[in-house]
Amino acid sequence: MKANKPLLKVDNVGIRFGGLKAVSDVNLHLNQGELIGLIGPNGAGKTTFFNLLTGVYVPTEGSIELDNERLNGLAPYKITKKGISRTFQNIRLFSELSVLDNVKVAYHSLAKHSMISSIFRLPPHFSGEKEMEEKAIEFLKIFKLEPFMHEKAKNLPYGQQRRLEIARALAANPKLLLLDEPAAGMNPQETEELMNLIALIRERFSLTILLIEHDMPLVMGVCERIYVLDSGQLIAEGTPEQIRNNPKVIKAYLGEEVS
Ligand SMILES: Nc1ncnc2c1ncn2[C@@H]1O[C@H](COP(=O)(O)OP(=O)(O)OP(=O)(O)O)[C@@H](O)[C@H]1O
Repeated sequence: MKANKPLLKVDNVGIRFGGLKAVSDVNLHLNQGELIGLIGPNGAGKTTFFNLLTGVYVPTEGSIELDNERLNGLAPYKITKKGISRTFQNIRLFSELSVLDNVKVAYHSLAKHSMISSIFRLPPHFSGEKEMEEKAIEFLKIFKLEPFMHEKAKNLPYGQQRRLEIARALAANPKLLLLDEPAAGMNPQETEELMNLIALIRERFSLTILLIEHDMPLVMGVCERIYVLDSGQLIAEGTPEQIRNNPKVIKAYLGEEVS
């Protein structure tokens, strides 16, 4: 892991929906290998910010750079290819597809074999397909999902569906992984397992991770730095200890549990 090498540079980014500034003037810098939290009360603009990073929305102001390349205005699939993958607040799996196929779909966006050879099932398709399947199974092993690889995704228990979403995001070989409330709906044991999994994949894949999460013990426990959004604006940035004691943050949460 290369310490202090900038990966993501977000400068003065914002977006307006009609009269509402959902995100305004946000500056956020991530170095390679960091695990950083993004928190804030409901409606603060966290998911909108992920949508800006992934090309779902085009910023109306500011710039976003990954590895010194400007991303503003690129289509979401191009941004995935440049190295940003995400999971969603509400699980978005292909529920009727098998667990294995859900991961293989992600590989298709990166597959080296050509579309033509895939369509006509020429020999390169088969070696490409086989390699893809082997890699997908490798991922499923890491996520302890291999025993269920032929199950339909919709039949997995909730906690495993969440893990599958992360596995699928990782299959696109990202430099930066965006996790949108990965612990939502999980019980304490599943949350604990998730924390360990996040730490493991970060090391194993030399990932940089930006984590939106309402579960404060999780955020405070795993993140090195935390950014806090409120009403679309950054109100604080610092270590978990600094954030826990920041009066602006405490006020924004108006008595919600911060520690
Ligand atoms: N496409 C859109 N059109 C209009 N308003 C939007 C759109 N997307 C988001 N918003 C508004 O932007 C604000 C920020 O919403 P966002 O979902 O980003 O918040 P959040 O911090 O992720 O909230 P939560 O923690 O509840 O998920 C909200 O007021 C929301 O209604």
